[in-house]
Amino acid sequence: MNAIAIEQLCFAYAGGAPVLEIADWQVPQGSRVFLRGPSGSGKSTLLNLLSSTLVARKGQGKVQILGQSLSALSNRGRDRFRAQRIGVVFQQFNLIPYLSVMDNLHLAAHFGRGGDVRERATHLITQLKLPVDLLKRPAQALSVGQQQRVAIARALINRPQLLLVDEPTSALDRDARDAFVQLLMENYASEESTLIFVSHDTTLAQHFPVTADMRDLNKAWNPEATDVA
Ligand SMILES: Nc1ncnc2c1ncn2[C@@H]1O[C@H](COP(=O)(O)OP(=O)(O)OP(=O)(O)O)[C@@H](O)[C@H]1O
Repeated sequence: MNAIAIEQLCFAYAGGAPVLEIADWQVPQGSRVFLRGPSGSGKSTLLNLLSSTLVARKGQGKVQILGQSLSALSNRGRDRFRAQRIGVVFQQFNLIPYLSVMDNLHLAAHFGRGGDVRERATHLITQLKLPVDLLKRPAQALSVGQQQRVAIARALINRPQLLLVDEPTSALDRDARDAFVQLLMENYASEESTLIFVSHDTTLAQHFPVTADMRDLNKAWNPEATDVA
C-alpha cells in the first residue's frame, strides 16, 4: 500500500494563486524520504496537507494517506485519523511548557490509541537516552536538545504509521543534527513506518535512501516570485 498518494493536487490559500501543484506523487509504505526545496517552494504547505492540518477542498485534487482520502473525513474524523496514524515533529516542538514531560506524553496518547501510556513513555524516554526522572519535570525546565527528544517521544507515542518531520534541526550544530537523524531512524524503524523529513540542510540527505525535490514535484513553484534560500 502507499503511505501517500497525491493526484492532481492544486492547492491555493484563500483568495490566492495556487502555491502547490502536484500531478502525481506516491510514496510506498516503509519509505524514508528526504524532502528538500528552496524557501517558499511549498514544503510546509505540503506537510500541512499530509498531516491534514490543511485540507484540499473540492476540486483541488486528492490526498490519500494510508489508503484514506482526507477530504472524505469530517473534521472530527480527520483529528482522530491524525492522532492515531500520523506523528509530527514540527519546527516548534509545541510542548506545553508548564506540564510535566509525562503529562505532555499522556495528552498526546489521550487522542491516540490508548494502552499503557506510562510504560510506553518510560520505554521511549529510555530509548531516547534521557533519564527517566525527567518525566516528572515541566517541559520548560528542559534544554533544547532534551525538548527535541521529548518531541520525538510524543510523535512516536501512538506508534504512527506516517511520521512527518519539519526541520527541527535548524537550531542545532552539524554533529547534533546528524545525531538527531540517527536517533529518529533507530527509534522509528519498522517495515510499515514511513518517514518524510524536510530540511534545508542537504548534508542530511545521506541518511535517506530517497530524496524528493520540491523544484521537481511542485509545478506551481516559480523561483522568480519567491526568495530563494
Ligand atoms: N497561510 C498562508 N497564507 C497565504 N500564503 C501562504 C501561507 N503560508 C504559506 N504561503 C505561501 O505559500 C508558498 C509556499 O510556502 P511554504 O511555507 O509552504 O514554503 P516552504 O518551502 O515551507 O518555505 P520555508 O522553507 O521558507 O519554510 C509561499 O509563496 C508562501 O508565501
